Amino acid sequence: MARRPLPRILSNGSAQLARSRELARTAADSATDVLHPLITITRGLRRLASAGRRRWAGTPKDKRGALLFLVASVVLVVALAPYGPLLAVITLMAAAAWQGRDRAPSAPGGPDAPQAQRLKSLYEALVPYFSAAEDPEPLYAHGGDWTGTFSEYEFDGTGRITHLVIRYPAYFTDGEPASRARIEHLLSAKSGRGREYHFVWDEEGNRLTVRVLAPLPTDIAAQPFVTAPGETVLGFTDPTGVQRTLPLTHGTHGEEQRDVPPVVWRTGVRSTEPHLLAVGQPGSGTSTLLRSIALQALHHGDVVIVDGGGTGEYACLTGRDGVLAVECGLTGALALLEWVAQETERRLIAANRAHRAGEPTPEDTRRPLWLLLDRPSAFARPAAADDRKDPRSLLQVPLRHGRPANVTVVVADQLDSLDALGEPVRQHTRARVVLGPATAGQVEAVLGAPPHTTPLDQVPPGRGYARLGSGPVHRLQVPATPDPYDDATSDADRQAVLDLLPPRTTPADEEPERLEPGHVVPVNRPVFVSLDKLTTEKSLDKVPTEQAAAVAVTAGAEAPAEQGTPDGATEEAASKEPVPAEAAVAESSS
Ligand SMILES: Nc1ncnc2c1ncn2[C@@H]1O[C@H](COP(=O)(O)OP(=O)(O)OP(=O)(O)O)[C@@H](O)[C@H]1O
Repeated sequence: MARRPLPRILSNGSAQLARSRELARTAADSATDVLHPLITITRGLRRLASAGRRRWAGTPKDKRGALLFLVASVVLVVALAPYGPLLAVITLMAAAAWQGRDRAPSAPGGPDAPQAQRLKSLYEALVPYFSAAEDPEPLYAHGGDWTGTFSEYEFDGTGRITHLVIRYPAYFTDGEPASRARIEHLLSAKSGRGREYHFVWDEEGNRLTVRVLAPLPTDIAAQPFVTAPGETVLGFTDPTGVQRTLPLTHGTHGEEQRDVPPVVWRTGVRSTEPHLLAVGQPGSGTSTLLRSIALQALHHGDVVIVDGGGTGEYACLTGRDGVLAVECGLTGALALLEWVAQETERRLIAANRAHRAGEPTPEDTRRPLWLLLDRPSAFARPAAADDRKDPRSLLQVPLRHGRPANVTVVVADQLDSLDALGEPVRQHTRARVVLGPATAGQVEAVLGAPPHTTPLDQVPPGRGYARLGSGPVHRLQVPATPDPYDDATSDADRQAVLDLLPPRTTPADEEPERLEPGHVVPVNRPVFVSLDKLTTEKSLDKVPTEQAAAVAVTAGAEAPAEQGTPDGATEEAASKEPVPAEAAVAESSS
């Protein structure tokens, strides 16, 4: 079949088309130039009109009459004044021209000389890490051009870098933690120490984003947090890390309101991280975290406290409604841990019976029970010296079976005692917190993942990192919840904690001395124990008689852990092995 020739316009029309397009573009450009003032004034008039509409809509209905009257009076005065209308039109056009001007921000200029010098020296410092002898076109070379490697940069008022995006060669081993750590250390040192840097490695795009983080607020005091039952606020973090915020008051007198992103830990039967471990250097704030957790737990549950430090830091909780016991002696601690193990089993058995009978879970197994242990490792040596039961072995049952029984265990200890805590604690505490100064390696050893920020040399108390299960690592600041009986506590903080304490329910002769201004609570004071509550109110029918005796004996003043008070009755109870939960449940079902 013969081919028909293409129409002329399609065969040689492309050059003509391009010419016509060029002509049209030039005409449009010229027209835009000529009409530019008109376009500006029209845009300004539109903006003025919409501002007027907004103003009218924003005026309350009862004031609209007065506004209308004012506008009408102005129009009348202008109309009657000599040259008034002319002047009014000129003024309106001038206002419209001003309003309609192009407000696009001018393109940012490059860095000034000191900033450029900073970027240059940073580039030079990176050369040994981001270059290779075999690279024919190195991105980084001594005396090279830094503009191709730093695609974004920002500086603060003092000229220090606050944000930087760095390109690096694809052969850099960015998947290796050691290689990353070297670069992160270098960048934080060269960009200014004393600040926290957040690093995001884009392995696909070979880009590293560095951002300086604002310090977390340290002025948030203990206060009622707006949370659901089963939720505990561990502290506060960066807005980028969590979606949710909590309305909080802060400032010296709680005069300011602010929404702050919290780190919320969920406990209870559906929790995937039913128990928590908090560690830190001495004085880093782990006891404060435990106090904060206790105050929140008391809203919906009962609390028992074992204080291995024996410094009376929980005396303010003694005898309060819901606080079943505060123990700092070895004997009492053993009896208490044994009771918690028994109570866990009792709850499991009761729940199991109810399930088999097709009944709802009994009420007395649903109320959350919290076991808070501060420095349990301190009991290990005196227990071994006295040939007593190891308190750590008693934690196995509540840690393993606590979740379905609504029993939550929180352990706080020092960083160097991590190994001494025992396998059950390490295995079952999936919520983790590290407070105080710690190296990246120590943080990783506790949390199971490295922090994405550079650890600081100087950290305020209560500052650290938290990780819930296999989630991300969050920066954390624990709310200030000091011991109200400590002389060093400020009046505002003391009052904040006292306001959150439930009322006392122990008899007056068992009450710890009330706080008086200037009163000092002696260190190692005996801690008052309300274990009688356990014997009377809390299901003691399930606790063996020997243990009930032990509990009753320990319901008085107690010597600190290190001293220990051997006692026939308590020793007998303490050495009594709790029935394993599986066996108990199996027995109940037979
Ligand atoms: N989140 C916080 N906000 C403000 N101050 C805090 C915070 N946490 C702790 N502190 C203060 O730091 C000091 C030490 O706190 P805390 O006793 O809780 O530490 P610790 O880790 O338990 O130390 P130790 O084991 O030596 O008792 C206290 O004076 C306390 O008030």
